[in-house]
Amino acid sequence: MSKVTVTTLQAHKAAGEKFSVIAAYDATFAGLIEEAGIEVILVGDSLGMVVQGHSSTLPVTMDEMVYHTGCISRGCKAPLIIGDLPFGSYSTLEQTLTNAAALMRAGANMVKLEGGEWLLESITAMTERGIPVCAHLGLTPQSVNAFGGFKVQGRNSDQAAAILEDAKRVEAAGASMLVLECIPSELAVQITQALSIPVIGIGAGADTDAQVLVLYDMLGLCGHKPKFVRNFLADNDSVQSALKAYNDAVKEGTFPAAEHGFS
Ligand SMILES: Nc1nc(=O)c2c([nH]1)NC[C@@H]1CN(c3ccc(C(=O)N[C@@H](CCC(=O)O)C(=O)O)cc3)CN21
Ligand SMILES: CC(C)C(=O)C(=O)O
Ligand SMILES: [Mg+2]
Repeated sequence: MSKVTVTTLQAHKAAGEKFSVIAAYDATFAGLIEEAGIEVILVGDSLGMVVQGHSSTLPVTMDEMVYHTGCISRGCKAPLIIGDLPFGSYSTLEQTLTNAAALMRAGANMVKLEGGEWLLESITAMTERGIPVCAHLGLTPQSVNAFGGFKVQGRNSDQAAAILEDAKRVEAAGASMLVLECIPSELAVQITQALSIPVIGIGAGADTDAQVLVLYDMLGLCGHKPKFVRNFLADNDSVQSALKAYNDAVKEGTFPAAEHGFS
């Protein structure tokens, strides 16, 4: 597989071909994810929970994200690498540009940040400076304290309309991808159809352009299993075959099933 770019993923959306994404944090797994044919690796701030043992993503620092982005970058060649900007690292425009550049120097090909309306200026500024941006809407875990828990978002019609509006605005501001996390499947369909940029879902039903899961969740290693997770190691005899099964299931449209989505 040659290097995956934003253009590659745009073409997948245009052709109606799904692609797959895994959140991972180290070089050895990056190599296995690449070998499975998975297009995108997200260096997620979820590492604060699954690697560091915190109960939210809030304690994760820029230095830690830079370190793990470097680890992923050294472990694979082809996958597009998205680096998460951690909580508090994009509060002002200047800080956002400095921190996004640090993730790019560490090996990211794109940066992701959580939010809509309040980030439009930052999204445009990064895009203008050659930093591709992935936006993230719905259940944005860095706002867990504002939400009062990891709760499905967009269930009432006002909230749903606001998320759809934010999605259109981040695209117009220059975002080249969008993650939708834990929203009703019907809302995800609407947003995916309304946008021309690729939409990656987690707990957002089967009809987004791509799916993402946290590596340790899809290997069944985490104690708490959210509704949107499937353990792909349960019916495979190695990590390698579990990753291939995930990639196949996403591309064939057999994962996620209806039971993994929210209404
Ligand atoms: N291991 C892991 N996997 C993840 O997907 C993940 C992380 N960590 N850390 C950062 C965020 C937190 N995430 C979470 C965590 C829990 C739920 C959860 O338990 N959701 C309930 C839905 C509750 C409702 O109906 O409102 C569920 O039943 O799935 C969802 C997303 C997603 N991200
Ligand atoms: C779950 C995904 C979308 C994420 O942001 C992460 O792994 O940090
Ligand atoms: Mg994240």
